[in-house]
Amino acid sequence: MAKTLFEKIWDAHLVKALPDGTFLIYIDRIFLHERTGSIALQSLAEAGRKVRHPERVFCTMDHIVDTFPGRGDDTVMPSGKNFIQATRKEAKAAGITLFDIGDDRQGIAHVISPEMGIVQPGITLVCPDSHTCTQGAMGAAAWGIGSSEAEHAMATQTLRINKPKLMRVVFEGELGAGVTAKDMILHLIGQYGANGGAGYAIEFAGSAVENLSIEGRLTLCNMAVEFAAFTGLVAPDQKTYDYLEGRTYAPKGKDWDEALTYWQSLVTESDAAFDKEIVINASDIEPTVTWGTSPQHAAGISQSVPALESLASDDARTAAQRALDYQGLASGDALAGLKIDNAFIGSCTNARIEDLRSAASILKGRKVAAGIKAICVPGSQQVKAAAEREGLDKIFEAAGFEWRESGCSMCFFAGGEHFGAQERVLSTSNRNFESRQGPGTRTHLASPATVAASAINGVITDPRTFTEVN
Ligand SMILES: CC(C)[C@H](C(=O)O)[C@@H](O)C(=O)O
Ligand code: SF4
Repeated sequence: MAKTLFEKIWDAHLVKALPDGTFLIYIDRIFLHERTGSIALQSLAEAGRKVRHPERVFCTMDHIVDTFPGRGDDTVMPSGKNFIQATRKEAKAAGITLFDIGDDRQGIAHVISPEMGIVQPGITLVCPDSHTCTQGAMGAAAWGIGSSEAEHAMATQTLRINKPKLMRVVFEGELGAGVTAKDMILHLIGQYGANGGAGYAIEFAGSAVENLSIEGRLTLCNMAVEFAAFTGLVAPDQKTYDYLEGRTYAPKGKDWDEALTYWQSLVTESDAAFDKEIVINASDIEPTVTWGTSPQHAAGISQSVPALESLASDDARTAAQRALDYQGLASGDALAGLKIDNAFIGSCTNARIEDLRSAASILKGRKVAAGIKAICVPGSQQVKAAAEREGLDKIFEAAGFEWRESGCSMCFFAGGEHFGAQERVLSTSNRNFESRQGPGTRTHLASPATVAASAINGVITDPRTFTEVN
């Protein structure tokens, strides 16, 4: 029977179909971070169990760490230092690889895993973090798990899971100028709802996906979980191989040749069946911004906050009304022109080198509007170093942005640092939930280009009005 990409990976990792209808799946690589990984490591050690394959387990410090220059173990988060030090101690005892503060490989898990070639086509990779789906962009089956599952995976190198249904989301045609992967995924969730992908492993396909860079595909898959999907993935192609070749953990020599032959077989066969398919015309997508407190509260930048009557259900109308009250907005308010207080470029969604280049192309020679707090947090120390080699840090700083060390930072208020109550933030991150970036903070999600353009004007701005956008 013809198989999809996901089925091929699934079949290659299936250990056993269990009597209760679940499946035991072999796990190739496990990624941890100090927020949830420390708990899994500690609990495993307390149970007297060992990590079965320490060489297949990697850990970073990203969530709690400060991103201020010259940082150490002290953090803005109360008790943050304990998490950091516990992780360091447990990682050492377990013999796993740790990318610690001060290590030039440190960064956000989902940024550094592809960057070092830890995630590869055809593998299974899990991490106790919901945005692990990001890594599916490399042609892997990568998904987020809980801390106790992480323990199970470390002890046994397997996990028991339900088999997801299969969906294909096809973006056909070409994206317009100034429209990015972030706009594609916000558009999808805006059209089909934040629950639209529940229960599915989603393969993103079509010419607009093939034309994306690896960075763009990582952004696309990053928000599969905001669509409630089990995971998202993209078939590997020449861009994937070129990206991986030479990276630290990528196969070398004869192993590379063998791996490549295998990777080339990892495509969905033409007559393979999906349980559901969505087709989107890429040229219909505008730069897209959220207006509410769910990623489904998204609209093209030329649009206004929708009339509540236009929403499909009573629940949707009630949620939208609450969102509007929280955000200090009303139906009919135009998105473009909305005054902002802060601009945040960072997170595992949009803090890779291309994202920083895209923002810098707009910021170059310009300054952010008076009163705007603007922060750029590279997704990894390697991204930061690459950006500095190109002089992007100078562009950001001259424009009035703070230039930080890598970490999750203000994507997630649990790091301790936050924006002010009732302040409007235009953010390249992936979650606009109530108080996500600080108590009472009003978050709007957008692409790096849109955030940069808006920071300059001090109001939500269509990046296409800046001619540099390509
Ligand atoms: C802290 C962590 C478990 C959480 C996640 O799972 O995604 C965080 O990364 C987030 O983005 O909300
Ligand atoms: S950057 Fe944000 S979304 Fe990504 S892992 Fe960190 S907290 Fe989660």
